[in-house]
Amino acid sequence: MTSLETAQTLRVGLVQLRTGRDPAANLDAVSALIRAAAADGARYVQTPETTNIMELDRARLFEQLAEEHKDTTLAALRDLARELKIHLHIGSLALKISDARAVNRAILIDPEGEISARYDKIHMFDVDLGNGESYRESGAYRPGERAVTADVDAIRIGLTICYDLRFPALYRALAEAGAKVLTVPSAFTRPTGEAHWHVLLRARAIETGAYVLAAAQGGKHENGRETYGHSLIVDPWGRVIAEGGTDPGVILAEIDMKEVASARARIPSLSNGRRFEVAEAQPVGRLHVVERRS
Ligand SMILES: O=C(O)CNC(=O)[C@H](CS)NC(=O)CCC(=O)C(=O)O
Repeated sequence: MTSLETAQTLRVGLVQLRTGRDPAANLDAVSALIRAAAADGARYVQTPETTNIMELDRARLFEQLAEEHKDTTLAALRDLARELKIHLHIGSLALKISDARAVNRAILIDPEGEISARYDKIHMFDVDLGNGESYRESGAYRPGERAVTADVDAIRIGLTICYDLRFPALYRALAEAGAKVLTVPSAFTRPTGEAHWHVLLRARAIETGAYVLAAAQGGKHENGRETYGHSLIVDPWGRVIAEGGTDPGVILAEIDMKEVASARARIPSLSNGRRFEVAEAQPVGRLHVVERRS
C-alpha cells in the first residue's frame, strides 16, 4: 500500500434474532441488540432476513404489513442509525406493495438516517423439504430483478438475502461489479442449515475473494418455525472468523480490505474466468477393444 492509499478497515456487528409475530416486540428486541453492537464499536450493523415480522398465516401477515413509507419499524431504525451514527443494514423487512403482495427488501441506512440502498430478494424460496416443511414465498412476495451494490464508507458491499445464497452467479456478478463484502442476511431452515449453511457461505467467500457477512434468525419462533442460527463472518480466504449460536445476540469482527487484495492476488479466479460453450459429447459407437495375446 502506498502512503496515498488510506487503510480500509471496518468494524462490523451482526445481530442474530428470533423474530416473532408482533412487529412492536420485534422492534424492541432488535433495537437493544443494535445498541449493544454499536456500544462494542461496530460502525456497520447487519440484522437478519425478516427483521420486522415472521408470520406464516398470510391473512394475519398482511394485517401487520405496511408500505415502506409508512413502516414504523423502518422509521424507528432510521432514527436509531442516526442516533448511533452507524451504517445500519436491515437484512430485510417484509413490506406491502398492494393488498395481497409484498416485497422481501433489504435496506441500508447511512449514519445520517437516510436510506442509501434497497434490494428486493430475487430468488423466491418455493420448496418442499420432504420433512413436512413446505414454502411458497412467491405466493406472497414479488421477486426483485436487480442485483445491488452500495458503499459503506469507501467499501463496496453486495446485497443479497437468504435463498439467493444458492445461486453463485449472483455473487460473481456482485464481485465483478466491485463488491469486496457480500452480505447474506438469512432465515435458513434448521435441516438445510445443518447440511449446507457453512459450506455455501465459505464457498461464496472463496470463489470471489470477498468477506461474507450473514446475520441469521435462530431457534424456535412464535410462528412455529425453527431456524438454524449460526450468524457467520467469513474472511476472503474462507476462514470463519466469528460465529453465533442458536440464541439472539451479537457477533463482531474487524474486516480489512488488505485481506481481500491478498486473497485475490494468491488465487486470481475472479479475473481468470473464461466464457465457454457446453457441447454434447459426440457418439463414438461401441468401444473397440483389441485383444492382447502374449
Ligand atoms: O418467511 C419468513 O417468515 C422469513 N423468510 C424466510 O424464511 C425465507 C423465505 S420462506 N427463507 C429462506 O429463504 C430459507 C432458505 C433456506 O433455508 C435454504 O435455502 O435452505
